[in-house]
Amino acid sequence: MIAAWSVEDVRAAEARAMEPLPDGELMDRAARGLAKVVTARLDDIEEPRVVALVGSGGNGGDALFAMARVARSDSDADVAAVLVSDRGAHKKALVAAREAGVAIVDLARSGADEAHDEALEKACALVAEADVLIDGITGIGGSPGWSGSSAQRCRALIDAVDDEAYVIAVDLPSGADPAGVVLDSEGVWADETVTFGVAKPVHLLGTSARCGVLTLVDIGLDMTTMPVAERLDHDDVAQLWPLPASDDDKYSRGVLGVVAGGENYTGAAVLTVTSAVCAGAGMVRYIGPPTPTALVRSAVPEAVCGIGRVQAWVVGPGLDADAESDPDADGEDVAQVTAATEALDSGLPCVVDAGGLDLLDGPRPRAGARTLLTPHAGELARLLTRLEEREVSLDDVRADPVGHARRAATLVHATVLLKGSTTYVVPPEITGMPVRAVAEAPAWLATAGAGDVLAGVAGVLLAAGLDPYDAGTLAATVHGLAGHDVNPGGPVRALDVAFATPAWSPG
Ligand SMILES: NC(=O)C1=CN([C@@H]2O[C@H](COP(=O)(O)OP(=O)(O)OC[C@H]3O[C@@H](n4cnc5c(N)ncnc54)[C@H](O)[C@@H]3O)[C@@H](O)[C@H]2O)[C@@H](O)CC1
Ligand SMILES: [K+]
Repeated sequence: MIAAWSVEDVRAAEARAMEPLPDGELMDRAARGLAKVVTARLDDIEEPRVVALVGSGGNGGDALFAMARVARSDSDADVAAVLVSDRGAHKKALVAAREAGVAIVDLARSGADEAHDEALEKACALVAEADVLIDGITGIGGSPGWSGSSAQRCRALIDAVDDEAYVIAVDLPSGADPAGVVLDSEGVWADETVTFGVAKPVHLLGTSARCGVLTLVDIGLDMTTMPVAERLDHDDVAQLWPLPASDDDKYSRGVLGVVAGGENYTGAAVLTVTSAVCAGAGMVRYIGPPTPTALVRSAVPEAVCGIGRVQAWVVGPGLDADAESDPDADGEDVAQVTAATEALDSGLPCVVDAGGLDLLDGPRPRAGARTLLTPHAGELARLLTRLEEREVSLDDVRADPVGHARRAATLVHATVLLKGSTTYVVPPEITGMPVRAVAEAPAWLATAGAGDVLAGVAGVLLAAGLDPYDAGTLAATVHGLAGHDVNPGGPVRALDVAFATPAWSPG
């Protein structure tokens, strides 16, 4: 498990760590770790050129101290640092860099415009030649995008970076939101990010793609608060996945009821039931109208059709929730919606997906009922619009996915699994538990039916006794990994993902 703490908590932990230490020790630890990563990278490059972009704060200090170490190493590197801020750079670090022979280019505006433009042009040419580019403009003190007097300089310098250069971000990619909330800000996209002490939200949330490979350098921070975000790794999957005991039977392992796929969306029934069977349900019961029932019978002979005792429900994939209020609706469709409503009214654990979300008008009635909502951004916008009785748009949700998921979680007393390129599993605020972020899924997994498969996997885990928080994270993680494995780098179909799930589930 990798955990991330808020910027405030990181700063507090740094202050605690610094107290007994000699001045500058913490930054020295950070710079030492960063220099080690940089020099290791230089091993295979002949006469390597390293250029650091340096801001005025601690992040630039890390970069300069590290460049001093690289210049002194036996790497044979040509090392330069470009100071981007009008406020100069960390004084001691700048002295150390100069003394070690790092070439310093100061872009602080000190005279005529032409002189400044010429200096910037030269700096851009230097940057364009870099084999390794060190981004030390801003760290946790940065705000999203470029701002202030250095904005135009930063923009030009980053534009000049060669596509072949290896970009190492110091602590985090400058311009990215340290809190991981603002997703599409201008700034650096790194191949690798070297962070200090602990990860920050930017490394795990929707900004994670721009961090590249994450490398953690230990500087001796002792965290005393809860993390704000987490990501599972393969070991967590193995550890959390429920395994059958020798005295288990199909009932004790968990029977999952699936109310999905009406006469219109028959595929949702087959996909959800198939994925539940593949993910290791003790038994799956399917409830739906005749056409999808016949398809399920022939495609998934392991499933049982019709109402009976279950330990958890999946309600909603491909469900036509309007059938109950439509006078022309088929009686079988109406009966399916009635079954869906009864499942939601029960106290049993429930995955609520797609059409099932349209049946929610507030918290599930039984207190403590374990509930996992699995909307995509559009479904979440519709749900919030209805529950909050005010317009919430798709763009609103996209601009702050975690915040909106949190609102729905609080309104429905449920954990919300918000599907997307980064999937978020967001428990209600009151739990104080971190947001879980899952970014395993390849973009190819954005395909019809993939959500039905995910709902089936999550349902199996609820039926086996996991809480919605673990069930949702585990399901999304395994779903993403299976989505990759069925055809690495290429298109996938949802049914194949369902069949690939068992390869991942036991760890
Ligand atoms: N405090 C400590 O104990 C340690 C700090 N460390 C480093 O120090 C960093 C934090 O240092 P600071 O608090 O000085 O902050 P930063 O160095 O992250 O950035 C602050 C500077 O960037 C400018 N800035 C902010 N947003 C900008 C934007 N959008 N565009 C252009 N300029 C912008 C600010 O005006 C300010 O001068 C960490 O990320 C880490 O790299 C590490 O050395 C570990 C120890
Ligand atoms: K940085």
